[in-house]
Amino acid sequence: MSLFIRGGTVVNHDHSRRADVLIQGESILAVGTTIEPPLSADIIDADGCYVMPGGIDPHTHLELPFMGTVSADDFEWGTKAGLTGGTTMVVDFCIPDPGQSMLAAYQDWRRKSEKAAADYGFHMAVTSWSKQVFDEMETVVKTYGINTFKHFMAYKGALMVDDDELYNSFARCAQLGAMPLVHAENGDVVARMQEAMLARGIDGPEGHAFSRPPEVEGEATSRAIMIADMTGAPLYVVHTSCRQSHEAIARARAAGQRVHGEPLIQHLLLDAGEYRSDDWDHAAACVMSPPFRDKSHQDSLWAGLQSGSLQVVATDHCSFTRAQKRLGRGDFRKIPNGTGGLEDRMPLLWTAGVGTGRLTREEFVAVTSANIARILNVFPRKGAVMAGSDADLVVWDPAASKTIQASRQVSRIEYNVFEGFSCTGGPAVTVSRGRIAWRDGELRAEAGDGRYVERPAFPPVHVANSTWKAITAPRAVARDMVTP
Ligand SMILES: NC(=O)NCCC(=O)O
Ligand SMILES: [Zn+2]
Ligand SMILES: [Zn+2]
Repeated sequence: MSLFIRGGTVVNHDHSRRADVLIQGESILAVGTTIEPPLSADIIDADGCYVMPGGIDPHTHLELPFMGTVSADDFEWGTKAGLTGGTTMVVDFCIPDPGQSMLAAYQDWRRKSEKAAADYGFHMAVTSWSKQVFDEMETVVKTYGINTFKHFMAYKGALMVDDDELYNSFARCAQLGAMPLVHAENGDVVARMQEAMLARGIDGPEGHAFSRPPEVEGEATSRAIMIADMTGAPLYVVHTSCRQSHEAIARARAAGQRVHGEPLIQHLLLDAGEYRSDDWDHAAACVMSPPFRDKSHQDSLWAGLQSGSLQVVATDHCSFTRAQKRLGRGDFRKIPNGTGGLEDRMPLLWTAGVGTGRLTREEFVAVTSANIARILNVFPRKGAVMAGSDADLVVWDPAASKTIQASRQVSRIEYNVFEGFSCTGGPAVTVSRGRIAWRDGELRAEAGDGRYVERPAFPPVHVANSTWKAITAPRAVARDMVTP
């Protein structure tokens, strides 16, 4: 089957040009101005539109067992929500219970993800340390095609790992050519702050934000960066939400370290004022970690995207229904942490980024697909509109307008933290591996259309890091031992 996208402007992360796109089967066959489409090709008229790589959301939690419940959007509805908003691939976190085999957790996630409607991959979480974990990490990279390992520095008593475990795991990542990821918050301090808030009688959602100030995130980010440096590993900091964390990443990059930062669309647009709402359900809907910050932090995050010190915009899509959020009535520590965003990330970022001149169109592509495709070692198969790439793309209508309304969303929950936001610019057609997955309001993708994407280890970064480490490694001083 072939598709011919005619008359649009192709936007990649490094350049834009007027060009047609011919898709044959699941791949892009040609991009250019002189292509003759086969007679049998379905034609999509992209006049006045941009043709961009489909979005990649590298941070989702679909059907995640977490905080005594399970996140509401599963792989089918999470990926369908993504396709509706122009996202054609998600990377979800496979999270073993502490002590559980990574291999067993991987099988669980493969089973859950069979119903994905768009392509997907996994990061593997390291939730404890042992000889078994050390050994299994190799299988995860070499057999399962997972080149990223996530570490929670928060969620004490559940998923949190300590510095010794971080050191062991980062060093193992460096050996395997894998990338460590961190959720950077000082979990010990958070636990003490939570007790302090409850002792003051603060048990509502605002207590969640008060107990996780930006300093707690900034310290953990700096610590993870230091440990990555000692072990020779690169580092990717998920949900970078504040100036302190961004500055730690920018400093490390200026010092030559390979460190990446990922703000979420939520932290770019929503602020801590939400927790002051007198509607408990609304404030609880916004409970996620790290929490929304005061507005001053948003300028820092936007500046990071503009200057390149932050590289990726994700969602951390982890949705819970109102009833699930109410598990935390009377004790904010029990409100399941997480918000949605998969359907809205691309239109919101376009509106608030490209629409305001904070981002160019090419930078938009960089931070929604190309950069993460490179970091995850799937570029240019993903993240590019190029001959040979997977035919995952979005025909983007800059004039499309939409007001976000939970009552019309694909996600299974009954509210949306972006309710009422107006977007200008959005997908007219989303193409997922050569098939029209969404077009003009009609979702065509079906459960099971998605494929698992393997991501091989990325030796070039590690060869560079280990070469430099070997050259600069401490050496013993040779001394002549003089016998008295
Ligand atoms: N972010 C959040 O609040 N929930 C999902 C789990 C995590 O990423 O920490
Ligand atoms: Zn997290
Ligand atoms: Zn997350």
